[in-house]
Amino acid sequence: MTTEQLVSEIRKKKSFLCIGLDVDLNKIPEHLLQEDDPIFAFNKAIIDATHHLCVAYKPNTAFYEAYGIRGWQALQKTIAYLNENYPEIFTIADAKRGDIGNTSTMYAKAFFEDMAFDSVTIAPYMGKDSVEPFLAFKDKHTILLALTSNQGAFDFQTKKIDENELYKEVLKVSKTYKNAENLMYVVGATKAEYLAEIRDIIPESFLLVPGVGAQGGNLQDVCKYGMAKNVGLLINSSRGIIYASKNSDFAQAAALKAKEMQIDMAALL
Ligand SMILES: O=c1ccn([C@@H]2O[C@H](COP(=O)(O)O)[C@@H](O)[C@H]2O)c(=O)[nH]1
Repeated sequence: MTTEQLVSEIRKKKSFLCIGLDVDLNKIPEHLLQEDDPIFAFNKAIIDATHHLCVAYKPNTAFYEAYGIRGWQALQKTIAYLNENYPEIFTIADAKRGDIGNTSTMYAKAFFEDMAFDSVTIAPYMGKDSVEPFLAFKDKHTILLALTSNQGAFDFQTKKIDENELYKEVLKVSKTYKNAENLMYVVGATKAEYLAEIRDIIPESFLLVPGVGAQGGNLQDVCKYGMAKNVGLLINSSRGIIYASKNSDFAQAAALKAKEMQIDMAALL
């Protein structure tokens, strides 16, 4: 999907909501555990109930890898279901990969070709030759971790090297990479006060913003400092939406939570 198509979908739905599909078998309704593939059954119900309220879904691969081959198959079925039934939806594999060049190419093939995700999250730590193999894929997006939502972000990301904080160095240097137009960045909602300076460096780049709800981040603050002319934001909520109820009404409860966020977003556009 191109960035222009994503922006057009945001304007049409008046939503820049990304729903995180972080499926934990201990948290889903018990009746689904009788299904052949409980993870896919849960995702399908959530997607069918919420697709008109969001513009993106973000399965975090950890929640699938934890269940071995069955988890990976559920992830494959989920992305295939999305691509077949809701091609207008932007898909994010939250996998936080990145390695030496030839290995990064294989990761890129796994997520962009085999599973046909629109984007994948990448750790920038190994530098240019670990990121550029992902950027080589046309109309696919590489979402670089810049300033993450967790407390540990202060261990390294905000430390100064020479004059700049490390996360600013990541933003500035990555802009020089080949096919840098395919870059997006992760900035945690819990770091909203950093967004004005981030926008000085990358005025139009899309930001994937996790950390609202359960982690304490706030939608209004993120928009105040982080919204760009092209909106430029995908705000993610995972647990706050998908686990709104553990009963048979779980999908409708998720839709209600998503609707609340969509209404708040529409007011900010
Ligand atoms: O800085 C980051 C990067 C990624 N995440 C991921 O986003 C979701 C957040 O889930 P919630 O339940 O809405 O808190 C999860 O997959 C994280 O691994 C992040 O939180 N922060």
